[in-house]
Amino acid sequence: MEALRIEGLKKKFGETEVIRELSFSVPEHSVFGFIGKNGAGKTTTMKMILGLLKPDAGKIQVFGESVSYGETKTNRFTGYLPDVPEFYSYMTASEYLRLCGEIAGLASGEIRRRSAELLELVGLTDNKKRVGGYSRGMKQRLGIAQALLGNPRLLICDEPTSALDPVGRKEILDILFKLKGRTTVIFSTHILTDVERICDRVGVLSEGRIVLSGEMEALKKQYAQDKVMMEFPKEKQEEVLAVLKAQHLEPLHTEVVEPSLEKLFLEVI
Ligand SMILES: Nc1ncnc2c1ncn2[C@@H]1O[C@H](COP(=O)(O)OP(=O)(O)OP(=O)(O)O)[C@@H](O)[C@H]1O
Repeated sequence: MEALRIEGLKKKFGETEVIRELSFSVPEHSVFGFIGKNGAGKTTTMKMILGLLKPDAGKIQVFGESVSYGETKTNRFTGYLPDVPEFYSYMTASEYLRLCGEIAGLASGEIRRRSAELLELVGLTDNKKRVGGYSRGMKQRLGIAQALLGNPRLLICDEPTSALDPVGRKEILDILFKLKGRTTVIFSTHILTDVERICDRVGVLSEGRIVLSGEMEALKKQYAQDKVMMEFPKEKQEEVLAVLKAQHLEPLHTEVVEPSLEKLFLEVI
């Protein structure tokens, strides 16, 4: 089943056509990376999926039901983490989840059970701090817990990792990865390494259209080159080259690869 289908979506702000002719779909249970540079129209698209912004043209369906602007019927399927989630700073995480659960009309036993599960999922169990003292990463994690409170089939996250350091990003990606197979996840980003880590499908938004989309593995194969990369420790390099030479195997290209700064940072932290 399709979690989301968008067809011929258009949106202008004044004279600026932000979304020109947007069509794509997201199968249920996938983790979909919605990629686009700053200002590409990712948030605008997400707001239209949530019925918070009126499209000029086009059709949006969530689990087969049409989204209408101003109506939140289809949002019963959906959890949403905005790019900058707002909280009451004087509350603790569990107080905040209780409030959200009460507003959503959940029974108090259900709120207690779901909150405990979700705080565990996002690594905030036993955190007695008030949200005002949280780091950005902790706020994003609490935001994910809140978005999942109603057990949505579709979780939409707007740039959940963009403002975080590599450790905070990894924590968020690990949480989203754990949802794989249970909840369909759409997350927008311009950080391609994040997409590579957890997404099985992608859509690249540019000039108001999807310019590349599909399954990650299929795309990689389609654009793959016939190339093999092997890693050896530095002290083994001469040995490896000697073996290759003895076998009359000449590499087309040899390069000493420096570790990425991100890898180094994660290792030392
Ligand atoms: N309410 C609005 N009125 C006028 N212009 C808007 C409005 N909302 C968004 N825009 C413009 O539409 C374009 C797309 O914005 P949007 O926030 O959807 O992009 P984005 O891909 O989410 O970018 P970012 O990564 O910076 O959040 C931008 O040029 C933005 O300035």
